Amino acid sequence: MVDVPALLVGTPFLTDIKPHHRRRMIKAAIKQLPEEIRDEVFSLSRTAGEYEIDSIMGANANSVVLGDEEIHVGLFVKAARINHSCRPNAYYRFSERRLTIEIVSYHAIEAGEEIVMSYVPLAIKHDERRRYLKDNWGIDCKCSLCQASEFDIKESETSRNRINELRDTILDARKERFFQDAINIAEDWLMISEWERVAPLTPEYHDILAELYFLKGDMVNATRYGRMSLDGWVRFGSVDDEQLEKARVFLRDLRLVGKKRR
Ligand SMILES: C[S@@+](CC[C@H](N)C(=O)[O-])C[C@H]1O[C@@H](n2cnc3c(N)ncnc32)[C@H](O)[C@@H]1O
Repeated sequence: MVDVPALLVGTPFLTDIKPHHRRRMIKAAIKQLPEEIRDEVFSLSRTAGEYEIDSIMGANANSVVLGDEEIHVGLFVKAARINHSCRPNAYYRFSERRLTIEIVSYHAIEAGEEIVMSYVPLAIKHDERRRYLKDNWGIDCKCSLCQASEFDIKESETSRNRINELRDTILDARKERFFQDAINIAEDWLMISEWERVAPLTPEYHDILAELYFLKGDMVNATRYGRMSLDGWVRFGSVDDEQLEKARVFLRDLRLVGKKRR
């Protein structure tokens, strides 16, 4: 799903302008929107009156980075309807070139399945995630994971810790030039990640394997995984996706190395 911002506001405007001026100016901007979008924006509010604008922006806006790391707050009315889950099936990313937000699913979404994304970095622990959601969004998270049994929550924490440990072990093995060990560990890393339904995205995993096979001197598998990675990033595709470009460059460099060897 691709969504365009109804509003895009620089953070200095939110922090430096007196609240009543800020609210007045944002309200004036909303009123200039086409009627259909304006109605959708106002329907995001849970209060009326003076704090209506705070309620709309506070519970629905997304942070996006523009230019030289300049943080803006964007109000995307379709994306604003997506709830948080600690076990998401989608994530959002911002395309600076198109000024759009893209909601990308991690895997095929079943008919009737709710699309959910994480408002919090997933690498942090369950309690920290809940605290972050409470402090920053005022949410007592009711996602499927937070409502699962204590046993399931613990099991999920153990899997996520294991995923982080395995990732570090892969990097250590690569540094020590134990490339085959790193490749074997990467398989476990993907298996547990798929089970837990968290990152790595499949092309991320293919990137790592392509590089490890390249370092091992196995050009056939390096190319194979390099192609899978490129294919994956094209499917996840975005016009300004750095990873897609990296996968292209990797394959181009592999071809150059191959030519030199011949
Ligand atoms: C960006 S909106 C999401 C869409 C909203 N539920 C709607 O119907 O328009 C964020 C608000 O949704 C609710 N919400 C989203 N995810 C939640 C979750 N995991 N647990 C409880 N409330 C959640 C909270 O009220 C939060 O302020």
